[in-house]
Amino acid sequence: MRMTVKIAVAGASGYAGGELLRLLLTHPEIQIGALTAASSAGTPLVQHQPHLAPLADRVLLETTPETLAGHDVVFLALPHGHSGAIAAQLGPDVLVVDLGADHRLSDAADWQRWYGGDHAGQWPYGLPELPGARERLAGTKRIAVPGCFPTGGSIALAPALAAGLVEPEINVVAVTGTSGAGKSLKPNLLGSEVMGSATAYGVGGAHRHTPEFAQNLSAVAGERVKVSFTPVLAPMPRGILTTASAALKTDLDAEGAREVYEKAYATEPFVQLLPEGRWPSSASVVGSNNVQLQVTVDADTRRLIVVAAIDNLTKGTAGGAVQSMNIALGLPETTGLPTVGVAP
Ligand SMILES: NC(=O)C1=CN([C@@H]2O[C@H](COP(=O)(O)OP(=O)(O)OC[C@H]3O[C@@H](n4cnc5c(N)ncnc54)[C@H](OP(=O)(O)O)[C@@H]3O)[C@@H](O)[C@H]2O)C=CC1
Ligand SMILES: CC(=O)N[C@@H](CCC(=O)OP(=O)(O)O)C(=O)O
Repeated sequence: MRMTVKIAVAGASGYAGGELLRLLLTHPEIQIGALTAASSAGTPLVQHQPHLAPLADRVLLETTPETLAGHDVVFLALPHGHSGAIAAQLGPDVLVVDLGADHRLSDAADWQRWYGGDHAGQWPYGLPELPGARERLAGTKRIAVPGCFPTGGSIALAPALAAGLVEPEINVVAVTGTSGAGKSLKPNLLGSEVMGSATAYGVGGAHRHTPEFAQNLSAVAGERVKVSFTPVLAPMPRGILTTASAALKTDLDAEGAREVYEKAYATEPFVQLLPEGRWPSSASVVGSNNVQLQVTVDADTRRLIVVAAIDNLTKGTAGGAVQSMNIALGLPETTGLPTVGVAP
């Protein structure tokens, strides 16, 4: 049965808001309502999102409870710390999908340490591939969309931790494109700084996604999982290539590890375990909601190695948001979500 779902996007001038609209324009059940921003309010959307041709006549509104009222779903694609207050004014019957970090963490002390300010509370987490997530998302009116790094890293490691294959001490190195940092001007994101160079940042347990990784993976493992996470900024507009590893508990070989992953993701519509010997690349998932995955064992160091590629703006943000919205609304989970990338 067809339904018309009227949606609003707050933060429509940003990267995440733009990707959300690109996906929602092809979603058969969606009618696009209010599009809002902050300093860009009053300017044409096309000035910020020239690729969204069907919305060329739209003008951005201010982000207020009034402009966001009257919609079935409100997406908040705002900087961290700005969703909590506005969400609290949207009423219990509207589905609110928060693409920021405000409602991801369960522990108020973690929120204080990594973000600061008041903890807005935890909402059902929009990573359907994690155990139990679909049950929590079905029918919910509030969704916390994961951070882009924890999306790839959690999908990479969850099967191994759930099966008890590895020790609960994980190492994650993830190479990211620049759009992960949003559109606001920062000197380290200037073309002349980024082009031709890859730069590590947030090294030594300093990145705010560390507690989100640990929260996800500890829940899967049923014990406290420690995560050492190193992001690397690379000269590409979008994409994340994650390499995750952990010490094996048993003498599992590559074939055994592969069997565990094949079984875990056999029915996942967006997780693509590559044929043996082929390795994920971020370019292969640009514009698609897919996660490309490969797993092996380093026999000498007795470590499990998993490599995952996602598009940070699609599966890592807006695609994950639409996938989770579909589940919450009882729509087929894959509606409006591309599984085909753009190449070269
Ligand atoms: N980029 C990514 O890959 C990912 C992003 N996210 C999250 O999505 C959210 C948006 O990120 P992104 O699109 O990259 O960021 P951008 O900086 O590109 O966009 C931010 C948007 O929020 C608006 N905005 C800024 N301040 C306010 C405010 N006080 N009130 C209302 N609107 C405001 C901006 O409007 P204006 O033009 O007027 O300034 C703009 O539309 C963030 O929380 C981010 O962490 C999550 C995962 C991945
Ligand atoms: C390149 C870059 O700067 N990336 C961002 C990732 C942001 C993101 O995608 O997640 P959130 O929703 O938690 O912000 C960073 O490292 O902070």
